[in-house]
Amino acid sequence: MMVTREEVARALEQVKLPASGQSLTASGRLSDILVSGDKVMVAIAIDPTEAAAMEPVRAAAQSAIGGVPGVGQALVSLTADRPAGPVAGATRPPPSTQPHVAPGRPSQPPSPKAATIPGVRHVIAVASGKGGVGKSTTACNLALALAANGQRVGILDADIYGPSLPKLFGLHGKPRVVSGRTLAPLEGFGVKVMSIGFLVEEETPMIWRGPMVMSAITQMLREVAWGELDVLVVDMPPGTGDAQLTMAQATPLAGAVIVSTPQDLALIDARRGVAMFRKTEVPILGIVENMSYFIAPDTGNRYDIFGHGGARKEAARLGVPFLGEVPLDMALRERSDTGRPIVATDPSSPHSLVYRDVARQVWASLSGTGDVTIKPPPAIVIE
Ligand SMILES: Nc1ncnc2c1ncn2[C@@H]1O[C@H](COP(=O)(O)OP(=O)(O)OP(=O)(O)O)[C@@H](O)[C@H]1O
Repeated sequence: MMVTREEVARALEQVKLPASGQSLTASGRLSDILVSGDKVMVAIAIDPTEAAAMEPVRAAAQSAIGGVPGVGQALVSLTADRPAGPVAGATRPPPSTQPHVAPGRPSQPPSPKAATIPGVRHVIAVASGKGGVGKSTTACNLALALAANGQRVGILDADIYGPSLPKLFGLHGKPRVVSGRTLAPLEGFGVKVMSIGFLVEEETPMIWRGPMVMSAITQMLREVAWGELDVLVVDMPPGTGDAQLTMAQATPLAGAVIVSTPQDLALIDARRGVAMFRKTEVPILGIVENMSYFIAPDTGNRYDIFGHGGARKEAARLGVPFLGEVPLDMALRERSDTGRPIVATDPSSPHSLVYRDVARQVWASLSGTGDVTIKPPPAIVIE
């Protein structure tokens, strides 16, 4: 049975705001109602100070939607336009769980605005100023390389306009509901994976409005049973606009990896990416140059198609670490496009070794030791 937005809006008329007695539908606080198959998602705009008071309204809205015939799963979130303080009831972890930054590395702590995620030691963003530079390919292979180096790793597809992780990991199917609203991530090559692509049918047009974007991403960060992770890699949406800035602020990021191709235009955008994270006080873990050069498979000749080396110079200019160069390679592309990421399926290839080296540097920055066998601290318990 097809669920319509009108039916959902009617159900929400029955939910009243505690202060005014006004119905949620009439309150002007509702985002667009997104219906995808039997799933319904909606966000309620709140002031950060109302979080605790509005939680019962959120719960009531969710059960009202759950009662609409044909609804299999209802996801209702509270969103604040401006980033709120740590969520009600959450406590900050002890200092030992904060990322340490190696000497000579950026030394800013993560933005204090976003609450940490229970069980997850470090959240890092993989970002690019410009689309199509290989950000998702890098995020996927970096996550696999961190896992190959011994870390427990998850990856979240925050590129909700063009989710690519299902394809890159060759994963299909729906995440299992573990309890209440909490979903189990899927698993690919030993890495836990969550993507909006698992929740929304591929042919569903992705019409997201501001608050919906944040609520979908917040849910994927916080209402997924990630378990104990050393690193959660977030594949950010490309670009450096307001949406990306808000996301960087709302996510408890320990650092960011910027991906760029060597062309001047991409580098200008990469510079914007660095500036964006600096603005939000997120340390830059470094820049990766993707599609750096091309080795012709027949002759072995090397071609610097896009003028290789630009990202290394740019990193030096910006005073951030340069993490490595990944060549343009047909096998890498073919494997990515068929769900067989190179680090997992050809671990001794030169590309995989580059990703392993990038992962080693990233972990060294996060842990402050470079010791890949470092033991995680005891689990952080958040009520
Ligand atoms: N080093 C490489 N060699 C060959 N092909 C590559 C390389 N890196 C990425 N690609 C290919 O380039 C295309 C774009 O890569 P990807 O989706 O990772 O980019 P993106 O920056 O995440 O893009 P978007 O902005 O669309 O999310 C993909 O088909 C991918 O397989």
